[in-house]
Amino acid sequence: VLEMQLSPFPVLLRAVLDQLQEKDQAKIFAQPVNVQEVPDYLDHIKQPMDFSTMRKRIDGHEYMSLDEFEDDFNLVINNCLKYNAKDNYFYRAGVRMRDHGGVILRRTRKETERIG
Ligand SMILES: CC(=O)c1c[nH]c2ccccc12
Repeated sequence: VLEMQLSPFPVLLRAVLDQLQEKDQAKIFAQPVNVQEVPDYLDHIKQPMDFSTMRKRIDGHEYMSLDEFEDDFNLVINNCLKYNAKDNYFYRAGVRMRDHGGVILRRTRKETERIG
């Protein structure tokens, strides 16, 4: 617990984000969806989110709790499941990331005090 108190919260969140990105070998969620390549994306998705944006928010100390971090993770997933058709490669990657992410985040909460 002392180790947790000494290391800043962002260190924990980067470790969680690294674990999530290990499950995204295809880098589907690594960067914002390119709206030049996908011109109708913003018609459907009002709050785009991706792992690089989440990393910037960690560095900017914008997450006050694990819940706030998880809210952005859920945005990444739910945007993907909303925009892509059910039989689509990206949709299925979203389902798998949702399931992997749930395990990672549950384990993290188990291992740490709810911070913030
Ligand atoms: C995460 C996601 O939905 C996408 C990630 N890359 C894409 C390319 C075209 C359409 C959607 C996507």
